[in-house]
Amino acid sequence: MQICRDLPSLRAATAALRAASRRLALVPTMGALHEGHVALVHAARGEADAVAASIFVNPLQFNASDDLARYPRDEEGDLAKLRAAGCDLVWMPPVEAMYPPGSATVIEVAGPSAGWEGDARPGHFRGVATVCCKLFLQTGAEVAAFGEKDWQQLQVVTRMAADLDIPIHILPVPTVREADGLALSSRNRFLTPEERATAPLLHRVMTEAAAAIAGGAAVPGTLAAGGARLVAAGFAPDYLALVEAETLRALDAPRADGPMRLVAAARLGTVRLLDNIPV
Ligand SMILES: Nc1ncnc2c1ncn2[C@@H]1O[C@H](COP(=O)(O)OP(=O)(O)OP(=O)(O)O)[C@@H](O)[C@H]1O
Ligand SMILES: CC(C)(CO)[C@@H](O)C(=O)[O-]
Ligand code: BAL
Repeated sequence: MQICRDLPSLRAATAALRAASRRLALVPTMGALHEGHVALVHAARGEADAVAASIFVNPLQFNASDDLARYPRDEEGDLAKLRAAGCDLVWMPPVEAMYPPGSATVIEVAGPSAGWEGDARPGHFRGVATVCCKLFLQTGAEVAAFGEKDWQQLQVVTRMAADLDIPIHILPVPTVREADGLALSSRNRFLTPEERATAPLLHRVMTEAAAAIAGGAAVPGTLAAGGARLVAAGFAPDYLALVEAETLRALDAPRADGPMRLVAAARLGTVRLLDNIPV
């Protein structure tokens, strides 16, 4: 497994991989890897002949400096996991290599960036879209794997690649969960044991609300009742909403003309949990 920390060596390594093996897949990450990320590597491998992972904690997508400062980092553990997963290449640039002095270009994806995480973290999706566009162009990958756990991010990146005619296939990968339903996330390590015991309620409430809505229950009342259960258990919900799956537009009644998603974010202690499921 080759490790690249500057752009010229990345270009040389990806050119060699593409020449030797035809199709290159990229797995963008911010490190502190867990089984969810490993699932992305396996899914990418299924669609390509070589897999590159990136590890870059992207300052442009953090609007809270304390969130950036405490973002978990574990370079040695990450490299061991990527090696075990069969990754061919790891791109881990320092911040100055990604954003050299004078960098002035950002990418704004208007539609699916609006609302939800876009409201909770102003500028977040501008940072995500900008770094993903750069990662796609830096690697020349033909496939990029993204977790469904970050549903809105997946839609933003898919829209961006289509709008900019970037010749890359965005591969969605289902959310990997703990046995009790909690979606794996790097930030889960900051939950106290009591919070960790409460955390699976988010997924349970969502699953029950989705089943109720699918069974004909009124959407606003079902979501309000779900939110109240979360509050009673100690969560501070940011949102629990039914949306159009691709546009993230809110729905107050089920649509008949396309897929829907239940999306949620809720704080539990100092950790903000994100989840989403199909309806
Ligand atoms: N449980 C999961 N199942 C599938 N994919 C996941 C999961 N968690 C993260 N991913 C995906 O891994 C990629 C990198 O995500 P990232 O490095 O931010 O990890 P993370 O665990 O989501 O961290 P955090 O939630 O703390 O931001 C993204 O495409 C993300 O959707
Ligand atoms: C896609 C990503 C690696 C871009 O920094 C990040 O938003 C993430 O880890 O989901
Ligand atoms: N998983 C999305 C990256 C972030 O939280 O910034």
